[in-house]
Amino acid sequence: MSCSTNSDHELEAQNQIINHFLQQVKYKIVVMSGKGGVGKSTVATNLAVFLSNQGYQVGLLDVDVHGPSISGLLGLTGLRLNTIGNKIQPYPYDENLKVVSIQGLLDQPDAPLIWRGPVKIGIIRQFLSDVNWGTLDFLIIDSPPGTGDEPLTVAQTVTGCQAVIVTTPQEIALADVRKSIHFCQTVKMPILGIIENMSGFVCPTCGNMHEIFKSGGGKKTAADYNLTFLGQLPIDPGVVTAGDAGQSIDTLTSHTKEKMQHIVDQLIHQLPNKQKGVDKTMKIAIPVVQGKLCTHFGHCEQFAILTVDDGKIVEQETLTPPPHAPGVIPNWVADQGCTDILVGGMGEAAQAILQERGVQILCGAPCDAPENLVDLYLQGKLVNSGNTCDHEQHDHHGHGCGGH
Ligand SMILES: Nc1ncnc2c1ncn2[C@@H]1O[C@H](COP(=O)(O)OP(=O)(O)OP(=O)(O)O)[C@@H](O)[C@H]1O
Repeated sequence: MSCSTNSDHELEAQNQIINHFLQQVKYKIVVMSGKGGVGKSTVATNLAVFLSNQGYQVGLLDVDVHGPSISGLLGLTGLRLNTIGNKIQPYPYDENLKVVSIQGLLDQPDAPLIWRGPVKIGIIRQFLSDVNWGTLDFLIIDSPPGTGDEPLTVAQTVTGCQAVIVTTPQEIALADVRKSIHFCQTVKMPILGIIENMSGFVCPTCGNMHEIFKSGGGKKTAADYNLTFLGQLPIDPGVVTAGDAGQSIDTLTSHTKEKMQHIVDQLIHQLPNKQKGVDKTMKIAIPVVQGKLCTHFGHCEQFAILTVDDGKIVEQETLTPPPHAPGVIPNWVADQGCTDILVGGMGEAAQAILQERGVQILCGAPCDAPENLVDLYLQGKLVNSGNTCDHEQHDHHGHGCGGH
């Protein structure tokens, strides 16, 4: 039996807040690069600006705690983030785009941050749990280059996150991109596509294309790995001038603006269910016996499945799962299209399967009628105990709720 400590409980409580926030975000995208200086922050910022220009609600989060550049690229240097109650208020760049960067919390923006992994992980989790983001169509996360603590924290914390990988065309950058691809495969984060930045230089004087860093390497890597190639941006001195002036590529008159728009169009094209506004339908599973939650998750004879639309229960059915065998019931729950499950306790293996299948788990729910539990859950009044007990341990400790 695993004993939970206070800090386990705090972590679980924070997980619950993070999961609740993530349910309000339709698409979560982390922008990554294998190497530094390839234009990842430029791409992340412009993805956010172009998407918000199209009327999507966008949050832009800079988790590059050692080298945050989003504030500068958007002309927000000196930005301070306010706190109301216990919530950090994101900076409203315009009516569709909210921005959060570590720079907004620092007293001395130019002082280097000397933080080890656990502190950085804590800060990133706080940006997900303690920021008043509201409902978003897109959360765009700018991660530092490489495959360190920051992208790992994002991959492990942001359920449903997908990656966009930025590279330059030359082989040394592509070698690092392959590491990013393997990283995503290892942490099971889907890759939305690859963007090749600084791909050729169009001379403003003669109009000819010069392949300073070659071009086409990103496209070839995408093809090699059977990934989507989202498009190319040329080397354009206007991008530097705009970035230094805190302006987006949208303000440019060059061909680069069309290229950026093409990338955004390709990215949107990749996504399912593209209409604006978060899908508010949830399907919540609860193991039941005699009309109440049953603590025997793996051996329970029936499941109540409640469909919630826009915060209200619109349908309730009771289904019989297939006979118990390792892994069968969690997979069956996911196969029913359930987004959430409320249980008394659950073994670690079952939790791992459900997490992998993107089902939010709440452990420690009391024995009550399913509709009452769902009401409490929607109000945020059910606390996740992080309980990984199985039914035998419940019985042994007298936590069962009868009926078995
Ligand atoms: N297509 C482009 N043409 C010209 N300059 C560019 C282009 N893309 C980015 N830059 C410039 O390259 C520099 C680095 O860009 P950026 O900060 O976006 O890179 P990064 O990969 O996020 O860097 P870091 O490794 O620091 O996170 C900036 O000065 C930016 O203006």
